[in-house]
Amino acid sequence: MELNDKPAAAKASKSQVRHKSGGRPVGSQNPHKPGLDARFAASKLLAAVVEKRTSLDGMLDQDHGNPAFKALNDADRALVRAILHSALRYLPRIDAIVDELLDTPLPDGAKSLQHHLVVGAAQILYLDVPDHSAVDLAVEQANRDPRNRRFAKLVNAVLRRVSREKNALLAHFDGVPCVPEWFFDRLTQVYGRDHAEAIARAQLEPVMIDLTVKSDPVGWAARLGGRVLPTGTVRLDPFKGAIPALEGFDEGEWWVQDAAAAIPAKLLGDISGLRVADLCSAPGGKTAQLVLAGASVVAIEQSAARLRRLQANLDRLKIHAECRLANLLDIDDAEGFDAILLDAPCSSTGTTRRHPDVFWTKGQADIEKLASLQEKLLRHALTLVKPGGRIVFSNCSIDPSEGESVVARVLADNPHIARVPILPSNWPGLEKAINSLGEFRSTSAIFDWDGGLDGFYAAVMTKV
Ligand SMILES: C[S@@+](CC[C@H](N)C(=O)[O-])C[C@H]1O[C@@H](n2cnc3c(N)ncnc32)[C@H](O)[C@@H]1O
Repeated sequence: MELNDKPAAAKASKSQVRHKSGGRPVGSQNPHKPGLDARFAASKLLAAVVEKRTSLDGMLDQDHGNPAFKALNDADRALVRAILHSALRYLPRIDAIVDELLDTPLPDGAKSLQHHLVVGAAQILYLDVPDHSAVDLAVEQANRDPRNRRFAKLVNAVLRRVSREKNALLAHFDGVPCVPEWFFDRLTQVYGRDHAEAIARAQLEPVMIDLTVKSDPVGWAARLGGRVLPTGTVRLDPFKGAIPALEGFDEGEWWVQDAAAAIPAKLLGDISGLRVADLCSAPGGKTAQLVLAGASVVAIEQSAARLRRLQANLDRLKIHAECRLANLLDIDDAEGFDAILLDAPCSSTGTTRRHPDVFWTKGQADIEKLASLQEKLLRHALTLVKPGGRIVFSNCSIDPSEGESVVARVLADNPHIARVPILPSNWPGLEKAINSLGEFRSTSAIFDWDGGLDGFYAAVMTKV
């Protein structure tokens, strides 16, 4: 997903929150209350995630995002991102703290008030924002809504207590897992309780920034102050600043791609000179890898907006692929590709460290639906590869029903398709992520590498 993201500051800095000249930043709508629009936007988008299960990525798009977000200036956009990221990352804990401080639960019709409280508390507890400003703006939000006005004093009292008792509250609620119950139960069922707890803990670790570089990883690691992982990814510590401002971005020398997401394309092996289909291709991180590995790539994508983004990403990288707007189910076997990568749509539960909204926008029913879609896509993809050709099936879910089970079912009734086991000896540093069947299976909990990896699944097959 990474190329998709418009990279932004990981955390709002004080300079972004306070306005540099002390005056109104360009684009701000409220000259008398700087930052108020950002808080309203944060509450609104939080409501869309938790009540309507709307994914954050689309709403935070610079050009096509939610109007309340697009109306903000750059500093306020960065602040909204930071607030939402913290609010969603720590939501179970913040909810528990707010509940604790309310004498009686808020009435059913006061959902927006709850969002203002969460947005305020997230800033006080987890962001570098002056507490008084978080409190004042939450009170102002309540005051401006006739339905909430009578609760403005309550908002003031609760958030002032959050501010006063911050350390004690954080310590007291430290044990509340920051993943929803349905997710934790499923992890426990699949991986066992210790592993599930480790994944829940990893959720709160700082998330590194991983780059795939066109060439010279050692040189780029030195220039950008990062390190090279055993798989060739350049890893940077999180920093306060904009990724596009880094050396090499404008020149298209690298792109953001989690180290785990960079594995599937490599599993196709030597593809130099081959005609390769990247069947679910946008935003294009894997397309770029395939082209750089020397293949002639047909990138297929069914969403026009996402295909445009893929094209823009490839343009920045000065990389050429044939980009086709199509449903892969409509592509027929006359095409005969030498190799295929199917990075299928999934629940994205492996990426919750970076995309904590996934917890609140996806559920068990989505996982089941996606698993059956993946099986359909994989069965069709297998018809498009020439005999002797390789297929890699991958996705960023950590639920085996979207990975291991799909492949097992397809192999079971497809005698012309054989598994190609991934050999741990060929992947130094990744041994723990290769299962007994020779499939790649990472979770955020099983890595010794500083900063870990996202959860990912990949299997390699061939047509015999
Ligand atoms: C997980 S994303 C792919 C990420 C991409 N491989 C990368 O590394 O940047 C899945 C993509 O598949 C696309 N997609 C889903 N169903 C499709 C279909 N039937 N045909 C073509 N594309 C599809 C989605 O629009 C989405 O962009």
